[in-house]
Amino acid sequence: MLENSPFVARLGDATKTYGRGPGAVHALQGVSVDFTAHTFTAIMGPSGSGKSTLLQVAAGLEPPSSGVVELAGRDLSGLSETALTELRREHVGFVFQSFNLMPTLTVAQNVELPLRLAGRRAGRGRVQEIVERVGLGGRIRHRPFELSGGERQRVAIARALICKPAVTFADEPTGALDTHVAAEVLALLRESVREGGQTVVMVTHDPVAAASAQRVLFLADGRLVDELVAPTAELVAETLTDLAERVRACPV
Ligand SMILES: Nc1ncnc2c1ncn2[C@@H]1O[C@H](COP(=O)(O)OP(=O)(O)OP(=O)(O)O)[C@@H](O)[C@H]1O
Repeated sequence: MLENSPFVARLGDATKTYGRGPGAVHALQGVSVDFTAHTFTAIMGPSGSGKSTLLQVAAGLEPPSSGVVELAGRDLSGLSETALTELRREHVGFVFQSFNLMPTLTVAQNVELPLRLAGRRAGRGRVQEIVERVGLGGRIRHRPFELSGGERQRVAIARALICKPAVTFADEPTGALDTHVAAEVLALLRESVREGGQTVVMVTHDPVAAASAQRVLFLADGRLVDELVAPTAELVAETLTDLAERVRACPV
């Protein structure tokens, strides 16, 4: 146990290889990164650079091929599948581009689902409170097909936050949304860090979305190659262009 670790998630020299032999894909090649409590980090990089893999490994959904992964103060190596599932259920929230809501459940039931799966009930008013926080108080009994894309994503964020996870991993959470709705979803994620004390790690292709974060990490060919603190959309876009030129000039 690493109870006093300031990091809610950490990778130490982590690698991830899919497949074997000449066809093997080295999706992560020695990535070391710390995600400190109450921070919002964006991860960017070209298609296939390993962003989703980094998220999956950091979230304990995929084991690394080598290296160390710590989550919520625990070293994941040697944890049984059951212990890992419990750790994720207790400490990790997920938000995906495709929302992943249960179509037959109402907004309230979707939001409460992670607690029910963990054998817990939401305290009185807790579901209402969190649904209101994401601006859907009037939609609590609606089902996903009755909601817009942005509203569905807000349900997904409420569902990720209800367990007060140590860290929320978001994979392209605004990828399917138009600019205006994406801005609302990003504001919600930022607020969850600033006021809710959450930690968010978000993969995105969008420099504007990345500029919502406090820090942007850039991946190329499975390696962390750059970092921006207090990013602006312009700086993020410039860094991405430089990165593409560097990769073209000197493929890693
Ligand atoms: N389950 C898998 N089996 C085999 N190869 C995989 C698997 N998952 C990912 N890869 C490969 O690993 C590399 C990194 O993939 P990853 O999805 O992490 O990239 P990404 O940066 O998220 O890409 P994108 O922006 O296109 O979503 C790619 O070459 C991909 O084809």
